[in-house]
Amino acid sequence: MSPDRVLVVNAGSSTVKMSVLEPNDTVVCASTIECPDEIPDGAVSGFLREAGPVDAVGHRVVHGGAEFTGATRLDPSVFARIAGLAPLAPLHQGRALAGIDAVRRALPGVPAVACFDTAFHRTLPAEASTYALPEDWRTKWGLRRYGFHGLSHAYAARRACELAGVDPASARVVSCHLGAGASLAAVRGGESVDTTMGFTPAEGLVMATRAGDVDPGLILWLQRRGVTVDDLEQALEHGGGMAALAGHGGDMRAIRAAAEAGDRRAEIARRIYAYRLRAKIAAMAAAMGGPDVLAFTGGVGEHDDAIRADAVGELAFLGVRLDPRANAEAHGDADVGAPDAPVRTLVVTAREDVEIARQTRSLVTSENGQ
Ligand SMILES: Nc1ncnc2c1ncn2[C@@H]1O[C@H](COP(=O)(O)OP(=O)(O)O)[C@@H](O)[C@H]1O
Ligand SMILES: CC(=O)OP(=O)(O)O
Ligand SMILES: [Mg+2]
Repeated sequence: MSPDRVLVVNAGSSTVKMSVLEPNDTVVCASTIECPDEIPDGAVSGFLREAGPVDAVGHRVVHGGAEFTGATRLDPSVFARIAGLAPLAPLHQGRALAGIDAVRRALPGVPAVACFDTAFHRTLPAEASTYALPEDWRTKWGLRRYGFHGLSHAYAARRACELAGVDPASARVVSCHLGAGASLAAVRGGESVDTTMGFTPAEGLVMATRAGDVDPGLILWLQRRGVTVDDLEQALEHGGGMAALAGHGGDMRAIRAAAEAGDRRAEIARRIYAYRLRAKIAAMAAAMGGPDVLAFTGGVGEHDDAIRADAVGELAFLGVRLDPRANAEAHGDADVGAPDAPVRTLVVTAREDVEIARQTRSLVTSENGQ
């Protein structure tokens, strides 16, 4: 039997989001805990008391490595294998495991499913997934580009096609997930063919506290000068990105307010963010011979019209142009493209919860033999 009420737990780098979804994707109860560090004691059990009974649980797990290419029923062995991947996603994996453990203790008999960010990118072709590193290293350690935010990209690409009235089976979509962590995906016919994150969620765009792409030679240079691995991790993962550039923490709302009040550092930081974004949108477009649809999602993608305008401003050569008014006034799912632009540009509310509930239902239903 298909589970009726699915509890979804999404442990991101800056928030833990919990919700209960009914079969038509109606959210009957939801809570977001802003917690840059540990999940507060009692937060999960408190939510479960309020939410009432559930039939299945779906957890977002950021890194599934080479092994987990689809949603997987959680048991002690799967839990241990996910824990083994923790060094590859230091901001995320431990939090997901803490959430899985807390829910398992509160709901011991309820089937639980791990839904992986990486699984959507299992279709990356070799030219997009391979690092030009010695082959024995690649084989021994599984060094390759995995990509992340797959649950969000899968939903956003599908939803953007629906809103644009194009066939998802053939459309070429550049999906921009811009949250605290940020990545782009090139999605052709519903499959990921390139993405900006790599072996870990540190590659690519400038993010709230992550530097994104830096010259690997620069890292070696710093190491030779005695900068420790811990200090490098701090600079690349926790204290880099907008937090390092703007001087107002990583929250784009505060940075935007500062920039609009005339703060030069904040203004330049936003230009750097938008410039990297623009360049990577063009790279994703190139992976598919051009886009049909451009989708913005995640906290920044949904709400920061100025970043969207700046990023897209120079992309008319790709057929992307915004309608300035629609862009400024966008609220929820919205078409923000110029009516005569060849590429449709959409804002899509991030719904990792819908994708997680969908994958959870499908796995539990098939295990129940229906
Ligand atoms: N109105 C807004 N304008 C600009 N940025 C916003 C706005 N609302 C949220 N954000 C940014 O979105 C980011 C969080 O995105 P979200 O997708 O909710 O988080 P997470 O990546 O943890 O899932 C934060 O950096 C926040 O500053
Ligand atoms: C993978 C990743 O960066 O996730 P988040 O945006 O939730 O931090
Ligand atoms: Mg997120």
